[in-house]
Amino acid sequence: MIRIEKLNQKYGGTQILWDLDLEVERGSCTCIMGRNGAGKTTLLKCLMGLLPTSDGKILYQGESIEGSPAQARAKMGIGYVPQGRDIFPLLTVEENLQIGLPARRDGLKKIPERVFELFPVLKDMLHRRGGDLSGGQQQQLAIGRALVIDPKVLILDEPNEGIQPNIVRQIADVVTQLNEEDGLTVILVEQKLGFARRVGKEFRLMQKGSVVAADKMANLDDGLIRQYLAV
Ligand SMILES: Nc1ncnc2c1ncn2[C@@H]1O[C@H](COP(=O)(O)OP(=O)(O)OP(=O)(O)O)[C@@H](O)[C@H]1O
Repeated sequence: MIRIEKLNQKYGGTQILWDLDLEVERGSCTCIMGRNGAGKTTLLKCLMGLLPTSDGKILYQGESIEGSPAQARAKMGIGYVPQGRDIFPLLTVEENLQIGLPARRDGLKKIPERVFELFPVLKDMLHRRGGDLSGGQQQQLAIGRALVIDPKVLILDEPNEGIQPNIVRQIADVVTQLNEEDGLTVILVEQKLGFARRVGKEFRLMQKGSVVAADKMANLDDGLIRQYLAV
């Protein structure tokens, strides 16, 4: 579904991604892991078109997309939940959700009911300002907003950062449902090993801007954890 070949990215003179290769199959749930600064967020931003790349290829359903802007990628069905959520604090929950509607391919003008089935709290808070929600509710809103575009691929950058444990469990269940029942391909950056093991079916380990290991989650053993994740 997504293939990245020899991707390079630089912030000014500092190179962050180095000849990065990544393959994600349709219907998979892939966890991208690695120590702080390995380049995980940078990779997701490049995939979403929020950062320019120096060279390399990004193929989505066989089509080269590295020159397409982020809005075009959203329209192709790539949904993105950024690190830190980035919801609009002064807009209501409803307005935050409506922002995704123009990116829908089917022209639907109404927030899909599925969003409220997955996150009933958003229906209860529809007219509250985004900024008045708790961190966990804002995270649910950020995921709901990405779902409004009717994505085929859902990209989540550390959805559990700073969130209380009961909401973390709820988010884990929703991500699994989206992957297994709705058939979404999921790409998730996750630092917490427990969550990654619970939700991810595949892993990719990053170090210094490259993918250095890739396998089924069941094969993420102590040796790999010590080598690439332990601090
Ligand atoms: N806007 C920027 N300008 C310059 N350097 C940046 C910028 N954003 C990130 N970097 C650098 O790029 C490197 C990779 O950062 P990135 O956020 O992609 O890593 P990460 O693996 O997601 O880390 P974390 O787990 O801490 O979020 C880091 O060394 C970081 O300091």
